Amino acid sequence: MAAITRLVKRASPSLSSTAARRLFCSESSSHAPPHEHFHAPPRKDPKDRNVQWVFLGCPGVGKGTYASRLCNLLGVPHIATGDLVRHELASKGPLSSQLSEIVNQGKLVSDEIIINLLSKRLADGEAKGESGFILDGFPRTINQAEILEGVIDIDLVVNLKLQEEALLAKCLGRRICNQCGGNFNVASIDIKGENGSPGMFMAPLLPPANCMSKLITRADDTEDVVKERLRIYNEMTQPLEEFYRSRGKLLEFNLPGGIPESWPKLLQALNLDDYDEKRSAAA
Ligand SMILES: Nc1ncnc2c1ncn2[C@@H]1O[C@H](COP(=O)(O)OP(=O)(O)O)[C@@H](O)[C@H]1O
Repeated sequence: MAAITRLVKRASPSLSSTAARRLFCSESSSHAPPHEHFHAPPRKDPKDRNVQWVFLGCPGVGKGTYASRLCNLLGVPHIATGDLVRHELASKGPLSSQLSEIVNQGKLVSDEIIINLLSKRLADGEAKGESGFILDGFPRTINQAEILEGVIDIDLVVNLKLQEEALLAKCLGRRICNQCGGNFNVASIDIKGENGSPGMFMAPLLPPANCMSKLITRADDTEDVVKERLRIYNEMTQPLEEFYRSRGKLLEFNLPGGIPESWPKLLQALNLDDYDEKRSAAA
């Protein structure tokens, strides 16, 4: 983390993508030799774990939901580059009109802008004494992954997977409370199992009564834009699975259903189930 902050300070105020790469890559990095197989994280208290994790997964898979739950459990910040972009858009700063055009077409923002936003967020966090993180939505291209690898050792990459049929419906059902910022989903997903593939039911995640009248839909959660985001994910982001698999860092996780079924299984896969039980018992 300190590495990226030092670089930001040197690169400030504006960072071109080539300058960012040059600066990022000038830091000595510890490249682990590629491993054949992923080993589940060791069962130890998260306080003793290095939580520098990445969440991968298609739009609508629930990266934000699970990443933010894990961050609450582990006491590390949830850093979602989509949120950083939306924050920048809402601030009506110099980048916002350029960004809104890109985001509302479902395209990717340039590496230069994204790295700038992420670097500032990491630097602000470091100044506040944060340590560790779960990154959600970054990296999204091989180029971004290589830049990240040059400065930060990522311990674990969780690749969340969900049946494709559910993804579009989940994006279209997404709602945000414009007062408390809570994320909800009004979609009720009921996929019938056929030809050997399992069925799946995901109940809606409804807001409490006081948020009901304040729900908004993201401007990029329309059918055409979601389809374009899914297409871009498959083209630009999916290759990251192999990138991290070959480094022994990828944990594949097929979501078996909604939060009640998936959350305990995800904790098991991360060897965090004991920890969660101890915390709940102490609460
Ligand atoms: N790492 C990134 N690289 C490029 N663009 C990004 C990145 N992260 C977020 N964005 C931009 O912000 C938008 C919203 O991101 P996000 O909330 O992560 O969406 P999704 O629901 O598709 O995963 C993306 O469609 C893209 O325009």
